[in-house]
Amino acid sequence: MIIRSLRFKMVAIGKCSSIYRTSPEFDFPETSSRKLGLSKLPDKSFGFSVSSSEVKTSFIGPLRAIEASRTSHVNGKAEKFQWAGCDSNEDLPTNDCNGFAGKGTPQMSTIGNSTNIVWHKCSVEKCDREELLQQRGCVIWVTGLSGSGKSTLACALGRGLHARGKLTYILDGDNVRHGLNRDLSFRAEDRAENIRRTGEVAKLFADAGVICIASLISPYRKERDACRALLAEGDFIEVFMDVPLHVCEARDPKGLYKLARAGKIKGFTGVDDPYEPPQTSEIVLRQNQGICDSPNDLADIVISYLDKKGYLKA
Ligand SMILES: Nc1ncnc2c1ncn2[C@@H]1O[C@H](COP(=O)(O)OS(=O)(=O)O)[C@@H](OP(=O)(O)O)[C@H]1O
Ligand SMILES: Nc1ncnc2c1ncn2[C@@H]1O[C@H](COP(=O)(O)OP(=O)(O)O)[C@@H](O)[C@H]1O
Repeated sequence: MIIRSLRFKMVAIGKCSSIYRTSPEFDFPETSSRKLGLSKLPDKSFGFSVSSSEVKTSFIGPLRAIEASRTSHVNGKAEKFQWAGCDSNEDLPTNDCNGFAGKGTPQMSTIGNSTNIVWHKCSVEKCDREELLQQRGCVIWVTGLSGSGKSTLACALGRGLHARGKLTYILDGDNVRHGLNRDLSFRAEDRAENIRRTGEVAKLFADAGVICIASLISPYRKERDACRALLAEGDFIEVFMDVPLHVCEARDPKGLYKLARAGKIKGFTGVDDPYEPPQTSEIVLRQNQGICDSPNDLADIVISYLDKKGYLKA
């Protein structure tokens, strides 16, 4: 036996099939995975009934990945990779299967001001996490004027989904500006950066399998659409709180409209700063004959949408 103390946990078979190493102790005397004698593995492994070919297929990927990463540590250079294949179970530095410029040469990218970077792909993927969570990761992007009910809806939605056993996380504009985006003002370029960063973080949450609820004014269509473009088709669900300015202003829970009208806040959205309403939102929530549904009723509309689109199961 050439592997010692290498323990695996099989978590799924099929589209997301993965065997994870659960023990950090391992020993790799030889590098060829063909020397592992995998075809001799029993058909019934770890309590799961699978064919040896299934085991072999999903077993070799992670092992090759471990080999590759070990090579990386030993040699310290990505160019030293001896790996030439590509399948969904590889843990490798690559943009994607086409990201290799040739055998063993990972393609370097320049993204913004980051030069010579290589995407590192892991064998545990979004679909594996979704399988664990029994839901599909996505972003619910709630946009609207200050006072339109974004935060209230986000909380109602978080509660409603939590009660159904779904994992959510809220990125509220006000809250994110307390930390990650504390360096940003309400000037146009800072609002754009606020939206961009929140969109990127929301994308990470969705990739983690979480139902991420982003609630921020996000007044510019171009930036909202750029956030949409970060996600796979259907995974960005825009919810427009279509509440007229006079209603928001009458609510004015923080007294900000009053300050803005008095000229004490400059560049307040809807008063002396623009808001570009969405034109093609997945969901529009508006008053019915001057009456607004309760936050829980509004949340139910969004939850029904998620259910219908299959986001509440893996
Ligand atoms: N000038 C100006 N315009 C609009 N809003 C202002 C402004 N200054 C402070 N606030 C408070 O900041 C909250 C909006 O932050 P966001 O990050 O959602 O705004 S944006 O998306 O960057 O436009 C917003 O919270 P909500 O009322 O929950 O929308 C306000 O409380
Ligand atoms: N569906 C609703 N019906 C009536 N009032 C609401 C509703 N949703 C929110 N509100 C009230 O409107 C005000 C603004 O809500 P909030 O969620 O803080 O808006 P935003 O986050 O868009 O600024 C609050 O006083 C809140 O209680």
